Amino acid sequence: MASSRTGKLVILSGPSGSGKTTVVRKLLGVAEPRLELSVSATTRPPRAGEVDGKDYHFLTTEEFLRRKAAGEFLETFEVFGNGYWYGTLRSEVERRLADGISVLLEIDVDGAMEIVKQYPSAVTIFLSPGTEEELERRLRGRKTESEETIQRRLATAKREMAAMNKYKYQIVNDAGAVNETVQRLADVIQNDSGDDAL
Ligand SMILES: Nc1ncnc2c1ncn2[C@@H]1O[C@H](COP(=O)(O)OP(=O)(O)OP(=O)(O)O)[C@@H](O)[C@H]1O
Ligand SMILES: Nc1nc2c(ncn2[C@@H]2O[C@H](COP(=O)(O)O)[C@@H](O)[C@H]2O)c(=O)[nH]1
Repeated sequence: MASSRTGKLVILSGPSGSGKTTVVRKLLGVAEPRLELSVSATTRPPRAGEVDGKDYHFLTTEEFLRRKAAGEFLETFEVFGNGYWYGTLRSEVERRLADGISVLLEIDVDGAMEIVKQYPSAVTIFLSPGTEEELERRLRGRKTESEETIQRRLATAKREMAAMNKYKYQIVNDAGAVNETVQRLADVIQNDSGDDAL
Protein backbone atom coordinates (compact mmCIF):
# COMPACT_ATOMS: atom_id res chain seq x y z
CA MET A 1 0.00 0.00 0.00
CA ALA A 2 1.39 3.45 -0.87
CA SER A 3 2.35 5.68 2.07
CA SER A 4 0.40 8.91 2.59
CA ARG A 5 3.62 10.67 3.70
CA THR A 6 6.61 11.43 1.53
CA GLY A 7 10.09 10.62 2.82
CA LYS A 8 12.68 13.20 3.83
CA LEU A 9 15.28 14.21 1.29
CA VAL A 10 18.66 14.67 3.00
CA ILE A 11 21.60 16.30 1.20
CA LEU A 12 25.12 15.90 2.57
CA SER A 13 27.92 17.96 1.02
CA GLY A 14 31.47 18.81 2.01
CA PRO A 15 34.92 18.92 0.45
CA SER A 16 36.35 15.75 -1.03
CA GLY A 17 38.07 14.03 1.91
CA SER A 18 35.94 15.62 4.65
CA GLY A 19 34.63 12.14 5.48
CA LYS A 20 31.19 11.99 3.85
CA THR A 21 31.40 8.38 2.67
CA THR A 22 32.88 7.24 5.97
CA VAL A 23 30.09 8.74 8.08
CA VAL A 24 27.32 7.83 5.64
CA ARG A 25 28.21 4.13 5.82
CA LYS A 26 27.60 4.21 9.57
CA LEU A 27 24.67 6.62 9.46
CA LEU A 28 22.59 4.38 7.18
CA GLY A 29 22.42 1.79 9.95
CA VAL A 30 21.24 4.11 12.72
CA ALA A 31 19.24 7.00 11.19
CA GLU A 32 15.55 7.51 12.06
CA PRO A 33 13.59 7.75 9.83
CA ARG A 34 15.48 4.98 8.05
CA LEU A 35 17.53 6.37 5.17
CA GLU A 36 18.38 4.86 1.81
CA LEU A 37 21.36 6.12 -0.17
CA SER A 38 20.89 7.49 -3.67
CA VAL A 39 23.62 5.88 -5.78
CA SER A 40 24.96 8.56 -8.12
CA ALA A 41 26.10 8.04 -11.69
CA THR A 42 29.61 9.04 -12.72
CA THR A 43 31.93 8.83 -15.68
CA ARG A 44 35.06 8.63 -13.52
CA PRO A 45 36.74 5.23 -13.45
CA PRO A 46 36.09 2.98 -10.43
CA ARG A 47 38.70 2.95 -7.64
CA ALA A 48 40.05 -0.36 -6.39
CA GLY A 49 37.26 -2.07 -4.47
CA GLU A 50 34.42 0.11 -5.76
CA VAL A 51 31.40 -1.84 -6.98
CA ASP A 52 29.18 -0.79 -9.89
CA GLY A 53 25.62 -0.12 -8.68
CA LYS A 54 26.72 0.13 -5.04
CA ASP A 55 29.33 2.89 -4.88
CA TYR A 56 28.29 4.50 -8.16
CA HIS A 57 26.62 3.63 -11.42
CA PHE A 58 29.77 3.79 -13.55
CA LEU A 59 28.79 4.99 -17.03
CA THR A 60 30.68 5.83 -20.19
CA THR A 61 30.55 9.52 -21.10
CA GLU A 62 28.39 8.63 -24.11
CA GLU A 63 25.85 6.75 -21.95
CA PHE A 64 25.84 9.49 -19.30
CA LEU A 65 25.14 12.22 -21.86
CA ARG A 66 22.47 10.12 -23.55
CA ARG A 67 20.65 9.64 -20.23
CA LYS A 68 21.11 13.33 -19.39
CA ALA A 69 19.51 14.32 -22.70
CA ALA A 70 16.66 11.89 -21.98
CA GLY A 71 15.91 13.79 -18.73
CA GLU A 72 16.91 10.94 -16.40
CA PHE A 73 18.84 13.16 -13.97
CA LEU A 74 17.70 15.61 -11.26
CA GLU A 75 21.09 17.33 -11.55
CA THR A 76 24.47 16.79 -13.21
CA PHE A 77 27.84 18.49 -12.76
CA GLU A 78 31.43 18.12 -13.87
CA VAL A 79 32.41 18.36 -10.21
CA PHE A 80 36.13 19.09 -10.38
CA GLY A 81 36.28 20.46 -13.92
CA ASN A 82 38.37 17.43 -14.89
CA GLY A 83 36.05 16.06 -17.55
CA TYR A 84 34.28 13.55 -15.27
CA TRP A 85 30.53 13.89 -14.84
CA TYR A 86 28.52 13.12 -11.70
CA GLY A 87 24.73 13.10 -11.44
CA THR A 88 21.69 12.19 -9.35
CA LEU A 89 19.31 9.84 -11.13
CA ARG A 90 15.58 10.48 -10.78
CA SER A 91 15.12 6.72 -10.47
CA GLU A 92 17.15 6.73 -7.22
CA VAL A 93 15.00 9.40 -5.59
CA GLU A 94 11.47 10.01 -6.84
CA ARG A 95 9.84 6.62 -6.29
CA ARG A 96 11.32 6.22 -2.80
CA LEU A 97 10.16 9.64 -1.63
CA ALA A 98 6.67 8.98 -3.00
CA ASP A 99 6.66 5.67 -1.10
CA GLY A 100 7.52 7.45 2.16
CA ILE A 101 11.17 6.33 2.20
CA SER A 102 13.80 8.93 3.13
CA VAL A 103 16.72 9.34 0.75
CA LEU A 104 20.27 10.60 1.31
CA LEU A 105 22.23 12.36 -1.44
CA GLU A 106 26.01 12.69 -1.04
CA ILE A 107 26.69 15.37 -3.64
CA ASP A 108 28.70 18.53 -4.28
CA VAL A 109 27.67 22.12 -3.55
CA ASP A 110 26.47 22.95 -7.08
CA GLY A 111 24.37 19.78 -7.23
CA ALA A 112 22.94 20.50 -3.79
CA MET A 113 21.78 23.99 -4.78
CA GLU A 114 20.15 22.59 -7.92
CA ILE A 115 18.26 19.96 -5.89
CA VAL A 116 17.10 22.54 -3.31
CA LYS A 117 15.40 24.47 -6.12
CA GLN A 118 13.34 21.35 -6.79
CA TYR A 119 12.95 20.20 -3.14
CA PRO A 120 12.96 23.36 -0.95
CA SER A 121 12.32 21.42 2.26
CA ALA A 122 15.36 19.15 1.81
CA VAL A 123 17.50 18.71 4.93
CA THR A 124 20.80 20.26 3.81
CA ILE A 125 23.96 19.45 5.81
CA PHE A 126 27.52 20.61 5.19
CA LEU A 127 30.29 18.42 6.59
CA SER A 128 33.59 20.18 7.17
CA PRO A 129 36.95 18.59 8.02
CA GLY A 130 37.92 21.10 10.73
CA THR A 131 41.01 22.58 9.08
CA GLU A 132 42.60 22.69 5.63
CA GLU A 133 45.61 20.79 7.00
CA GLU A 134 43.38 18.00 8.28
CA LEU A 135 41.59 17.82 4.92
CA GLU A 136 44.88 17.44 3.06
CA ARG A 137 46.04 14.81 5.55
CA ARG A 138 42.86 12.77 4.95
CA LEU A 139 43.02 13.11 1.16
CA ARG A 140 46.65 11.98 1.11
CA GLY A 141 46.03 9.27 3.69
CA ARG A 142 43.31 7.71 1.52
CA LYS A 143 45.93 7.04 -1.18
CA THR A 144 43.35 7.00 -3.97
CA GLU A 145 44.30 10.15 -5.89
CA SER A 146 47.25 11.38 -7.93
CA GLU A 147 49.07 14.55 -6.81
CA GLU A 148 47.35 16.51 -9.60
CA THR A 149 43.92 15.30 -8.47
CA ILE A 150 44.69 16.10 -4.83
CA GLN A 151 45.65 19.66 -5.78
CA ARG A 152 42.48 20.09 -7.82
CA ARG A 153 40.33 18.78 -4.95
CA LEU A 154 42.04 21.06 -2.41
CA ALA A 155 41.43 24.07 -4.67
CA THR A 156 37.76 23.09 -5.07
CA ALA A 157 37.51 22.67 -1.28
CA LYS A 158 38.17 26.38 -0.72
CA ARG A 159 35.21 27.30 -2.94
CA GLU A 160 33.02 24.67 -1.26
CA MET A 161 33.91 25.83 2.27
CA ALA A 162 32.85 29.35 1.26
CA ALA A 163 29.38 27.98 0.47
CA MET A 164 28.77 26.24 3.81
CA ASN A 165 26.39 28.93 5.06
CA LYS A 166 23.99 28.07 2.25
CA TYR A 167 23.25 24.86 4.16
CA LYS A 168 20.71 24.60 6.95
CA TYR A 169 23.18 22.68 9.17
CA GLN A 170 26.99 22.74 9.44
CA ILE A 171 28.76 19.85 11.18
CA VAL A 172 32.50 19.50 11.81
CA ASN A 173 33.81 15.96 11.39
CA ASP A 174 36.64 16.30 13.91
CA ALA A 175 39.72 14.12 13.62
CA GLY A 176 39.13 10.72 15.23
CA ALA A 177 35.49 11.56 16.02
CA VAL A 178 33.55 9.66 13.36
CA ASN A 179 31.03 8.18 15.81
CA GLU A 180 30.26 11.59 17.33
CA THR A 181 29.76 13.02 13.84
CA VAL A 182 27.38 10.19 12.93
CA GLN A 183 25.35 10.83 16.08
CA ARG A 184 25.08 14.56 15.33
CA LEU A 185 23.96 13.83 11.78
CA ALA A 186 21.35 11.37 13.03
CA ASP A 187 20.02 13.95 15.54
CA VAL A 188 19.79 16.70 12.93
CA ILE A 189 17.95 14.48 10.47
CA GLN A 190 15.51 13.17 13.07
CA ASN A 191 14.72 16.62 14.50
CA ASP A 192 14.53 18.67 11.30
CA SER A 193 11.16 20.41 11.12
CA GLY A 194 10.76 20.22 7.35
CA ASP A 195 10.88 24.01 6.98
CA ASP A 196 12.35 25.24 3.71
CA ALA A 197 16.09 24.61 3.41
CA LEU A 198 17.27 28.12 2.56
N1 LIG B 1 36.74 11.96 11.62
C1 LIG B 1 37.76 11.49 10.93
N2 LIG B 1 39.01 11.49 11.48
C2 LIG B 1 40.07 11.02 10.78
N3 LIG B 1 40.00 10.49 9.54
C3 LIG B 1 38.79 10.47 8.94
C4 LIG B 1 37.61 10.96 9.61
N4 LIG B 1 36.56 10.79 8.76
C5 LIG B 1 37.04 10.23 7.63
N5 LIG B 1 38.38 10.02 7.74
C6 LIG B 1 39.28 9.47 6.71
O1 LIG B 1 39.46 10.48 5.73
C7 LIG B 1 39.56 9.91 4.41
C8 LIG B 1 38.52 10.55 3.51
O2 LIG B 1 37.22 10.11 3.93
P1 LIG B 1 36.04 9.84 2.86
O3 LIG B 1 36.55 9.01 1.72
O4 LIG B 1 34.89 9.33 3.64
O5 LIG B 1 35.79 11.34 2.35
P2 LIG B 1 34.68 11.89 1.33
O6 LIG B 1 34.23 13.20 1.86
O7 LIG B 1 33.62 10.87 1.10
O8 LIG B 1 35.54 12.09 0.02
P3 LIG B 1 35.02 12.13 -1.54
O9 LIG B 1 34.12 13.32 -1.65
O10 LIG B 1 36.28 12.27 -2.32
O11 LIG B 1 34.31 10.84 -1.83
C9 LIG B 1 39.39 8.41 4.59
O12 LIG B 1 40.65 7.79 4.58
C10 LIG B 1 38.71 8.26 5.95
O13 LIG B 1 39.05 7.06 6.60
N1 LIG C 1 26.66 17.13 -8.13
C1 LIG C 1 26.96 15.87 -7.78
N2 LIG C 1 28.08 15.62 -7.07
C2 LIG C 1 28.33 14.35 -6.74
C3 LIG C 1 27.48 13.30 -7.08
N3 LIG C 1 28.01 12.13 -6.61
C4 LIG C 1 29.14 12.46 -5.97
N4 LIG C 1 29.34 13.79 -6.05
C5 LIG C 1 30.44 14.55 -5.48
O1 LIG C 1 31.62 14.25 -6.21
C6 LIG C 1 32.73 14.39 -5.33
C7 LIG C 1 33.84 13.41 -5.71
O2 LIG C 1 33.52 12.13 -5.46
P1 LIG C 1 34.58 10.94 -5.67
O3 LIG C 1 33.79 9.71 -5.39
O4 LIG C 1 35.09 11.03 -7.08
O5 LIG C 1 35.69 11.19 -4.65
C8 LIG C 1 32.22 14.16 -3.93
O6 LIG C 1 32.66 15.24 -3.13
C9 LIG C 1 30.73 14.16 -4.04
O7 LIG C 1 30.15 15.10 -3.18
C10 LIG C 1 26.30 13.61 -7.82
O8 LIG C 1 25.47 12.74 -8.17
N5 LIG C 1 26.10 14.89 -8.14
